[in-house]
Amino acid sequence: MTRVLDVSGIDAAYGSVTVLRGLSLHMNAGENIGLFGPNGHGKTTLLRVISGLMRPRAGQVRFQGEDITGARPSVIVSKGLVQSQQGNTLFGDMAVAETLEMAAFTKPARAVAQASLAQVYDLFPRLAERGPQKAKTLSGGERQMLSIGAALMCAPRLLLLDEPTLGLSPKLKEELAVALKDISARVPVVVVEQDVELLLSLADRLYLIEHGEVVREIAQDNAPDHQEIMQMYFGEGAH
Ligand SMILES: Nc1ncnc2c1ncn2[C@@H]1O[C@H](COP(=O)(O)OP(=O)(O)OP(=O)(O)O)[C@@H](O)[C@H]1O
Repeated sequence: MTRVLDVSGIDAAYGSVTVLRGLSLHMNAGENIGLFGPNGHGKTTLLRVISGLMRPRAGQVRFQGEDITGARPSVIVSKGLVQSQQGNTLFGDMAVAETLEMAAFTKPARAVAQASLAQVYDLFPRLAERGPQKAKTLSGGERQMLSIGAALMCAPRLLLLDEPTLGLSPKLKEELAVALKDISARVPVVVVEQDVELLLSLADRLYLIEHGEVVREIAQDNAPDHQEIMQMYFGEGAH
């Protein structure tokens, strides 16, 4: 069966600083995957490579069997591969409703824009209440919701989520986790997330990324216990 995503042998660097080193991973049809690992080890860079925001020095990205390595981000979005950026990358002076409407810029997305908008407002009633409000005046959690909402407006066939709960209060995080579960049941997702428990509730398989490489693959139905995962994360001696 064709894989949804096949990433093989990716090398990527910022100038002379190499961040990804021959990284390979894949996603089968019908599954969600999660990425975790220490800060600064290349998870966001990997998402940028997949969504075309960064060109790798070597390796290949295939989406639904098609080679998309180095394609322009807008071309990749029009194929249905959509990245939800961290919430701080929105246009601050644009209103919530305007941001969502503009996000549906591809032909397939425009065709279903009304239904997508209804779905976004259903998932995030706070956004429906804040239609005319400028993005820069939203709280951190609301910005994350808007960022995910904007990605949903692009009619994704695969959604990349970069630390959707970063910096949120426990209450907001819980609210977002419910929405994320709902989304991940409908659209295949690749999620980068520090909270491994949340990740395990969303993804069928996890990849631990360290120093720009996959160092371990964990299946949800065979996942080690919490303490063992914490040890992988922070090294021996973590509790
Ligand atoms: N635009 C850039 N220019 C130069 N170096 C960068 C740039 N973006 C990221 N880096 C560096 O690349 C490395 C990997 O960063 P990346 O954001 O991919 O890691 P990450 O695993 O997603 O971390 P985090 O969990 O903190 O977001 C880091 O050392 C970072 O400082």
